[in-house]
Amino acid sequence: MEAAASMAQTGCHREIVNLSGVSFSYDNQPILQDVNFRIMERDFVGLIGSNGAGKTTLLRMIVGLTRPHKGAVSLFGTPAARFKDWNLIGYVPQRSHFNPLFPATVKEVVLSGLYGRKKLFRRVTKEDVARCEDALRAMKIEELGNKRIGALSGGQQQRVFLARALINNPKLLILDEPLTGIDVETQQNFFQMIKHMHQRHNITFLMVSHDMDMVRSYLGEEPKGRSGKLSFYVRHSHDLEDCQGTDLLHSLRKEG
Ligand SMILES: Nc1ncnc2c1ncn2[C@@H]1O[C@H](COP(=O)(O)OP(=O)(O)OP(=O)(O)O)[C@@H](O)[C@H]1O
Repeated sequence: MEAAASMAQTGCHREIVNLSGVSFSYDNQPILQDVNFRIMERDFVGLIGSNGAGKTTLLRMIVGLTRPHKGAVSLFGTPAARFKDWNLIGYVPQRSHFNPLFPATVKEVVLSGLYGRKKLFRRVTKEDVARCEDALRAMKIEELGNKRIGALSGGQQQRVFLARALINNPKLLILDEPLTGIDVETQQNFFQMIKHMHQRHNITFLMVSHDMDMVRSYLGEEPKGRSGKLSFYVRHSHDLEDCQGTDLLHSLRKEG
């Protein structure tokens, strides 16, 4: 019995990210020095640090866009250089990196999340369309599907990018300052929504934020780890009996 319980626990507590002695410099200017941190399944990690502390650089390292100069990153137990299951990771970069004149509809933006790194222009299947609708429904923006992305408010755009990241049913969602540039009420709704996704669905979060009040309100007063100018605040959500079948899109489909 005890062994079974401990196995179930292990099953729900996979290591999702491991940063071991990670260092990185731009033009000989050290940005990250000897960062050590682990993210476990169903953690919600808030990454806090002053401007230029290296937060985005660290996220880019985790999503495989930048390699550490020293140390190692592993994802789902595999060294990042050999990791292939990128669909397990959803990444929403800072909104300021988005060109508002980009000529695409909401549906096209969300569907582009399926094409992955290979940027293959493949035919959109019925299943792709169903997934897109599920993701839009999860973000409560079904009615915006045919609108041009540039015509939406900041908060609506943020939901579209989250839907784009969700379309592959990721296990880890990485959000870079998702609350920046949207009004306080929309920020609160958005944060409420991702807290719900953390508590009720099997999604692990890594979120960069400058909003200390919001971070502390959910993740507690004290960081679990620090590294240079970076602090990691963590809250774990875990129901032993609820290890499976809690994926957001999956449960939407069951309900539908
Ligand atoms: N491509 C680049 N070439 C040279 N320096 C860079 C490059 N990208 C970032 N930097 C520098 O590296 C440092 C860390 O940048 P990074 O974007 O990771 O910080 P951040 O903590 O995310 O900051 P912010 O809160 O302002 O978004 C900054 O000083 C930045 O100017």
